[in-house]
Amino acid sequence: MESAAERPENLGGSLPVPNVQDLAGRPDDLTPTILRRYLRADPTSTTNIDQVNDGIIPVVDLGRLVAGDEEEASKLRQACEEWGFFQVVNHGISDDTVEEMKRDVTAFFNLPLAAKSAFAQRPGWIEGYGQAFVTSDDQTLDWSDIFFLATQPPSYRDLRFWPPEDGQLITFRRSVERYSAATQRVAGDLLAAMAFNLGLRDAGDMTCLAAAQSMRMNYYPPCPSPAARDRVLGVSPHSDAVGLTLLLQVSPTVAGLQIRRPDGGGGGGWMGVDPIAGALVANAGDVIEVLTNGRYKSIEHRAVVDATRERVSVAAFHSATFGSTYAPLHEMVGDGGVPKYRSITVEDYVRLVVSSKLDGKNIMDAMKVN
Ligand SMILES: O=C(O)CCC(=O)C(=O)O
Ligand SMILES: [Fe+2]
Repeated sequence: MESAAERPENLGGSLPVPNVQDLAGRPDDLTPTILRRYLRADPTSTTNIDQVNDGIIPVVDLGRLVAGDEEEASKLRQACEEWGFFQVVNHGISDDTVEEMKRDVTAFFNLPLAAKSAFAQRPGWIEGYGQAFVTSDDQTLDWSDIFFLATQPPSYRDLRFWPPEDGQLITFRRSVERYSAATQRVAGDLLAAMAFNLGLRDAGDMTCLAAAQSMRMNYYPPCPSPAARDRVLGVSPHSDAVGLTLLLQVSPTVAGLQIRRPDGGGGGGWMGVDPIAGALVANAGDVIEVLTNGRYKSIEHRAVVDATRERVSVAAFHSATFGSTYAPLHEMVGDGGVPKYRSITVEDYVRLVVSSKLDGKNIMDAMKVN
């Protein structure tokens, strides 16, 4: 593994858009012209969920996995091969660490707009408070705000975006720091178990994907317009353009995450991933699909907006550090086999992702060798 080089300056950014929490708080000002930017062609309400399959997303016990339990390893293998999504329980992150993270991310979004704006995105990069992946003025926007931070390794942090200890959120930095280190450890453990399942000689070929971490904190207010409620989406369908994602559903009773079964199972509909108390949702990102040459696939997912209640989530994205290269692993391609994806430096990969819309598996399409 190369050293964790600093982030290059020119990786791209997102166009500025209205603050959705602010819009949702001023229903009388929500004109059709403003709302039009958020409306989807098809209804998006949760009645759209394929209820038949609900509740069967695999659950993996990390304690048992790390202890070498074969049954658990085979559950993980099946989850990776057939689902790309699973919930992680017994992950060893203390309740305090999780609760403090939940408390402080909620406190952040509850700050007045002017206070949050001190941490707003700046032109040319996606860190900070705002919205990502807005590449044109006419694209349909997500009904959410995000607060995005580079969290690991510590040298990647830009503390200008981290609410300081002497401000309104005195514990925010400590909570994110602790939660970040804990989720990074979980990601490393899961990637090591995947490497074992894949029969890789060097687990480092997978665990390098836990070397860097960024956090996307998502805020989804309800949409106050009854006419528009059924036509907005919290996050557009996408697969995560990273190695491994660990998602914390902060609001224990407000569901919103939905996945599309890889095989189009259940009629190709969306399936809800309901919050399990204390669990993290794990999913393989596009980079795992590249490294495994398609053996493990990243899965499309989206977030819907609740009709009446706000929802908060925290996605911890794990990737390799700058200075590395993503390419199908030789052991996965096999002698005489054909790599399905091209190789790309982490820098160029990030440039590709940041300049793209969040749109299904578009990054994988761009990575395919034709
Ligand atoms: O909020 C969620 O449940 C999903 C968020 C998500 O997909 C993301 O941040 O990449
Ligand atoms: Fe995602």
